[in-house]
Amino acid sequence: MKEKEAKELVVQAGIELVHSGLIARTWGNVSCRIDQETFVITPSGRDYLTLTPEDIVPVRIADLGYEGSVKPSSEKGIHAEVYRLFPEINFAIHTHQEYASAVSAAGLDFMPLSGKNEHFSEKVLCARYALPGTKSLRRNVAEALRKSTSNAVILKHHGTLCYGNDYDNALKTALELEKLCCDFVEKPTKISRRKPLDSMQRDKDQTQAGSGERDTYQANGNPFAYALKQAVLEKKGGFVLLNHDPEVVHYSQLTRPLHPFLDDFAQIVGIRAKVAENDNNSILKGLQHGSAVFIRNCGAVCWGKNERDAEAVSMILRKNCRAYFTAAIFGRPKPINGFESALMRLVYLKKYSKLAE
Ligand SMILES: O=C(CO)[C@@H](O)[C@@H](O)COP(=O)(O)O
Repeated sequence: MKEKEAKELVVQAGIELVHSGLIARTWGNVSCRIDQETFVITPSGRDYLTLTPEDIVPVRIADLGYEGSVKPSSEKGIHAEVYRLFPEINFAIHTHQEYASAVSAAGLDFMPLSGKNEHFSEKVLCARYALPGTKSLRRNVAEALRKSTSNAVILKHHGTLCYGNDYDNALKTALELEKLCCDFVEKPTKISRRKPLDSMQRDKDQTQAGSGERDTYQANGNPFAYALKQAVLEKKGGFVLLNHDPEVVHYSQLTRPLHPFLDDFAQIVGIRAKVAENDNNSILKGLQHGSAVFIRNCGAVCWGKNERDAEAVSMILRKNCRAYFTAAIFGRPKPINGFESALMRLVYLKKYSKLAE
């Protein structure tokens, strides 16, 4: 495929993937093969809705080399492995999609499937965990790709890598994987079923307390909630959202802090989300070192420096709760280790989060 055409396709694919809910904001990455030596990929840390073809970076499969000042995705290595191992594959998508992420945290080496089709065999392999963007992650993903008989692998505690001979097949693979994972997770976790990928949209409709023009608090006119919002905004500024998703309310009935079962939780929410008693002081204390705190038996407060950040925190908190309950069902609720979580949080705050600004 000509470079110009490939770049335009990646830009268009990024927009469609955001609208489908498979990818959000700056997470995930999208690539397209040009020939047996080169592919183009989305830049690192950039919002998909702002990209132009000039932002899409040609990268050499053999040594990940690239020209120019735009930094390609930090996950270019796993895309290169797809193109190196599978000459017939021409498009790859890395996502943090919700249900596949829940399966990624379950401690499984593969997700069994009941039927086969053009995208999937009888199982989807799970690549061993390593920090995002690292050579170790690339090595682990290559190990899984070499054994894979489906057009997707799950990255433990992270997300997915889906691929196809063209964009349409790669997209179909990612969408179908999300449905397969939803079916696989929903039955044993017995958490209210929702159509996959619509859940992201629900964040927009959810009760929120925010500064600015929409300062009307819709939580049944609960004066406590309004006072809470004011207290948080006075202390931290920014934007406050209350999350009442079933998974979040379910977790708020427990006592232990929620630790990162997924990379993006460690990066965007923090190294833990505590469960606070239903009073402002406890809640404010819980927000001192992170962007979310559970309110016992009620749900959670999600904070961001603006509305989109608060919504991202809210969505990722729900995703991590689902990952926890999925892991618990499979008897292996083992979060990402504390040092790696702290390192991801540090890198995100100091570096990655600023790329999108
Ligand atoms: O999780 C992360 C961020 O470290 C990556 O897998 C991905 O989602 C985003 O990386 P890029 O923005 O493509 O560099």
